[in-house]
Amino acid sequence: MPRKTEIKDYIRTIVDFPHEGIMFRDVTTLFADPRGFRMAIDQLLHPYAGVRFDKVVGLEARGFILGGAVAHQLSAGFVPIRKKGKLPGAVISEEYQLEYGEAVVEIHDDAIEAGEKVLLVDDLLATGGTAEAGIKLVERLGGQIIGCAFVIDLPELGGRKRLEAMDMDVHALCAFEGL
Ligand SMILES: O=P(O)(O)OC[C@H]1O[C@H](OP(=O)(O)OP(=O)(O)O)[C@H](O)[C@@H]1O
Ligand SMILES: Nc1ncnc2[nH]cnc12
Repeated sequence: MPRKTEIKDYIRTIVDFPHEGIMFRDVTTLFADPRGFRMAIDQLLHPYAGVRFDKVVGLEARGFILGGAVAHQLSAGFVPIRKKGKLPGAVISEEYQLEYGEAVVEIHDDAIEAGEKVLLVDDLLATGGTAEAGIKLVERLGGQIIGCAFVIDLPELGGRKRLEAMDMDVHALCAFEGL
Protein backbone atom coordinates (compact mmCIF):
# COMPACT_ATOMS: atom_id res chain seq x y z
CA MET A 1 0.00 0.00 0.00
CA PRO A 2 1.59 3.35 -1.02
CA ARG A 3 1.97 6.00 1.72
CA LYS A 4 -1.18 7.98 2.25
CA THR A 5 -0.63 11.65 1.50
CA GLU A 6 -4.08 13.04 0.66
CA ILE A 7 -7.50 12.94 2.29
CA LYS A 8 -8.79 10.81 -0.59
CA ASP A 9 -6.23 8.10 0.18
CA TYR A 10 -7.94 7.48 3.55
CA ILE A 11 -11.49 7.12 2.17
CA ARG A 12 -12.65 3.60 1.40
CA THR A 13 -15.10 2.87 -1.43
CA ILE A 14 -17.66 0.11 -0.90
CA VAL A 15 -19.25 -0.99 -4.16
CA ASP A 16 -23.04 -1.62 -4.30
CA PHE A 17 -23.82 -0.21 -0.83
CA PRO A 18 -26.58 0.44 0.19
CA HIS A 19 -27.95 -0.34 -3.30
CA GLU A 20 -26.60 -1.89 -6.45
CA GLY A 21 -24.83 0.72 -8.56
CA ILE A 22 -23.82 2.98 -5.64
CA MET A 23 -20.14 3.54 -4.87
CA PHE A 24 -20.36 4.28 -1.16
CA ARG A 25 -17.61 6.66 -0.01
CA ASP A 26 -16.86 5.44 3.50
CA VAL A 27 -15.24 8.00 5.79
CA THR A 28 -14.93 5.64 8.77
CA THR A 29 -11.45 4.71 7.50
CA LEU A 30 -10.52 8.40 7.46
CA PHE A 31 -11.91 8.96 10.95
CA ALA A 32 -10.14 5.86 12.34
CA ASP A 33 -6.70 7.02 11.24
CA PRO A 34 -5.08 9.53 13.65
CA ARG A 35 -3.18 11.32 10.86
CA GLY A 36 -6.14 11.22 8.48
CA PHE A 37 -8.62 12.56 11.02
CA ARG A 38 -6.34 15.41 12.07
CA MET A 39 -5.70 16.26 8.41
CA ALA A 40 -9.43 16.36 7.71
CA ILE A 41 -10.19 18.70 10.63
CA ASP A 42 -7.22 20.98 9.81
CA GLN A 43 -8.25 21.17 6.14
CA LEU A 44 -11.92 21.82 6.95
CA LEU A 45 -10.79 24.81 9.03
CA HIS A 46 -8.21 26.11 6.56
CA PRO A 47 -10.31 28.69 4.64
CA TYR A 48 -11.69 30.17 7.85
CA ALA A 49 -8.45 31.21 9.55
CA GLY A 50 -9.11 34.39 11.50
CA VAL A 51 -12.92 34.16 11.12
CA ARG A 52 -14.96 34.18 14.33
CA PHE A 53 -17.86 31.71 14.47
CA ASP A 54 -20.51 31.46 17.16
CA LYS A 55 -21.81 28.02 16.20
CA VAL A 56 -20.86 24.99 14.16
CA VAL A 57 -23.90 23.10 12.89
CA GLY A 58 -23.36 19.39 12.16
CA LEU A 59 -25.69 17.24 10.05
CA GLU A 60 -26.59 13.77 11.32
CA ALA A 61 -24.76 11.50 11.56
CA ARG A 62 -21.19 11.86 10.31
CA GLY A 63 -21.41 15.65 10.45
CA PHE A 64 -21.54 15.30 14.25
CA ILE A 65 -18.09 13.68 14.38
CA LEU A 66 -16.50 16.33 12.16
CA GLY A 67 -18.53 19.24 13.50
CA GLY A 68 -17.67 18.51 17.13
CA ALA A 69 -13.94 18.55 16.45
CA VAL A 70 -14.23 21.66 14.25
CA ALA A 71 -16.28 23.49 16.91
CA HIS A 72 -13.65 22.69 19.53
CA GLN A 73 -10.89 24.12 17.33
CA LEU A 74 -12.93 27.28 16.67
CA SER A 75 -13.97 27.64 20.33
CA ALA A 76 -17.52 27.74 18.97
CA GLY A 77 -20.65 25.98 20.19
CA PHE A 78 -21.89 22.83 18.46
CA VAL A 79 -25.49 22.43 17.29
CA PRO A 80 -26.87 19.16 15.87
CA ILE A 81 -29.40 18.96 13.05
CA ARG A 82 -31.13 15.61 13.48
CA LYS A 83 -33.55 13.40 11.63
CA LYS A 84 -37.19 13.84 12.69
CA GLY A 85 -38.17 12.84 16.22
CA LYS A 86 -34.71 12.62 17.82
CA LEU A 87 -34.33 16.02 19.50
CA PRO A 88 -36.00 16.33 22.92
CA GLY A 89 -36.90 20.04 23.00
CA ALA A 90 -39.06 22.29 20.83
CA VAL A 91 -37.94 22.11 17.20
CA ILE A 92 -38.46 23.58 13.77
CA SER A 93 -38.46 21.19 10.79
CA GLU A 94 -37.64 21.11 7.08
CA GLU A 95 -38.63 18.44 4.59
CA TYR A 96 -36.29 17.43 1.77
CA GLN A 97 -36.25 14.95 -1.11
CA LEU A 98 -34.44 11.63 -0.98
CA GLU A 99 -33.77 9.36 -3.93
CA TYR A 100 -37.10 7.70 -3.07
CA GLY A 101 -39.55 9.73 -1.01
CA GLU A 102 -38.92 12.44 1.55
CA ALA A 103 -37.16 12.98 4.87
CA VAL A 104 -37.37 15.61 7.60
CA VAL A 105 -34.59 17.22 9.59
CA GLU A 106 -34.96 19.28 12.77
CA ILE A 107 -33.11 21.79 14.94
CA HIS A 108 -33.92 23.01 18.44
CA ASP A 109 -35.72 26.32 18.05
CA ASP A 110 -33.43 28.02 20.60
CA ALA A 111 -30.12 26.57 19.35
CA ILE A 112 -29.08 29.64 17.35
CA GLU A 113 -29.65 33.31 18.08
CA ALA A 114 -30.42 35.90 15.42
CA GLY A 115 -27.20 37.25 13.90
CA GLU A 116 -24.98 34.40 15.03
CA LYS A 117 -22.26 33.34 12.60
CA VAL A 118 -22.51 29.69 11.62
CA LEU A 119 -20.34 27.10 9.88
CA LEU A 120 -22.32 24.13 8.49
CA VAL A 121 -20.38 20.83 8.43
CA ASP A 122 -21.08 17.40 6.93
CA ASP A 123 -19.04 14.51 5.57
CA LEU A 124 -20.44 14.46 2.05
CA LEU A 125 -22.26 16.67 -0.46
CA ALA A 126 -24.32 14.71 -3.01
CA THR A 127 -27.59 16.25 -4.27
CA GLY A 128 -27.33 18.97 -1.62
CA GLY A 129 -30.85 18.24 -0.34
CA THR A 130 -29.71 17.61 3.23
CA ALA A 131 -27.45 20.66 3.32
CA GLU A 132 -30.16 22.88 1.79
CA ALA A 133 -32.62 21.78 4.48
CA GLY A 134 -29.97 22.51 7.14
CA ILE A 135 -29.27 25.96 5.68
CA LYS A 136 -32.99 26.78 5.72
CA LEU A 137 -33.29 25.74 9.38
CA VAL A 138 -30.35 27.92 10.43
CA GLU A 139 -31.62 30.88 8.40
CA ARG A 140 -35.14 30.54 9.83
CA LEU A 141 -33.59 31.02 13.29
CA GLY A 142 -31.79 34.14 12.03
CA GLY A 143 -28.33 32.58 11.84
CA GLN A 144 -25.86 33.79 9.22
CA ILE A 145 -24.13 30.97 7.35
CA ILE A 146 -20.56 31.96 6.62
CA GLY A 147 -19.55 28.65 5.04
CA CYS A 148 -20.57 25.07 4.27
CA ALA A 149 -17.69 22.60 4.69
CA PHE A 150 -17.60 18.98 3.50
CA VAL A 151 -14.94 16.30 3.27
CA ILE A 152 -16.33 14.88 0.00
CA ASP A 153 -18.08 16.44 -2.99
CA LEU A 154 -19.84 14.26 -5.57
CA PRO A 155 -20.02 16.91 -8.32
CA GLU A 156 -22.16 14.84 -10.69
CA LEU A 157 -25.01 14.99 -8.19
CA GLY A 158 -25.14 18.79 -8.35
CA GLY A 159 -25.02 19.71 -4.66
CA ARG A 160 -22.30 22.34 -4.99
CA LYS A 161 -24.16 24.15 -7.79
CA ARG A 162 -27.37 23.98 -5.77
CA LEU A 163 -25.77 25.56 -2.70
CA GLU A 164 -23.85 28.13 -4.73
CA ALA A 165 -27.18 29.15 -6.32
CA MET A 166 -28.26 29.96 -2.74
CA ASP A 167 -25.15 32.20 -2.46
CA MET A 168 -23.43 29.75 -0.15
CA ASP A 169 -19.67 29.48 0.11
CA VAL A 170 -18.90 25.77 -0.41
CA HIS A 171 -15.64 24.20 0.76
CA ALA A 172 -14.90 20.50 0.00
CA LEU A 173 -11.64 18.66 0.65
CA CYS A 174 -11.92 16.22 -2.27
CA ALA A 175 -14.22 15.09 -5.06
CA PHE A 176 -15.14 11.68 -6.48
CA GLU A 177 -16.51 11.14 -9.95
CA GLY A 178 -19.30 8.60 -10.33
CA LEU A 179 -22.21 7.87 -8.05
O1 LIG B 1 -26.46 15.81 -0.52
P1 LIG B 1 -27.47 14.75 -0.20
O2 LIG B 1 -27.99 14.07 -1.43
O3 LIG B 1 -28.57 15.25 0.68
O4 LIG B 1 -26.71 13.59 0.58
C1 LIG B 1 -25.74 13.84 1.55
C2 LIG B 1 -26.14 13.26 2.88
O5 LIG B 1 -26.27 11.84 2.75
C3 LIG B 1 -25.49 11.21 3.77
O6 LIG B 1 -26.22 11.09 4.96
P2 LIG B 1 -27.45 10.08 5.11
O7 LIG B 1 -28.71 10.78 4.65
O8 LIG B 1 -27.08 8.81 4.45
O9 LIG B 1 -27.62 9.94 6.68
P3 LIG B 1 -26.68 9.31 7.82
O10 LIG B 1 -25.42 10.17 7.87
O11 LIG B 1 -27.51 9.48 9.06
O12 LIG B 1 -26.38 7.89 7.45
C4 LIG B 1 -24.35 12.19 4.00
O13 LIG B 1 -23.73 11.98 5.24
C5 LIG B 1 -25.05 13.52 3.90
O14 LIG B 1 -25.60 13.94 5.13
N1 LIG C 1 -21.91 7.71 -2.73
C1 LIG C 1 -22.15 8.02 -1.46
N2 LIG C 1 -21.30 7.61 -0.51
C2 LIG C 1 -21.55 7.91 0.79
N3 LIG C 1 -22.59 8.62 1.22
C3 LIG C 1 -23.46 9.05 0.30
N4 LIG C 1 -24.58 9.79 0.41
C4 LIG C 1 -25.08 9.96 -0.81
N5 LIG C 1 -24.32 9.36 -1.75
C5 LIG C 1 -23.30 8.78 -1.08
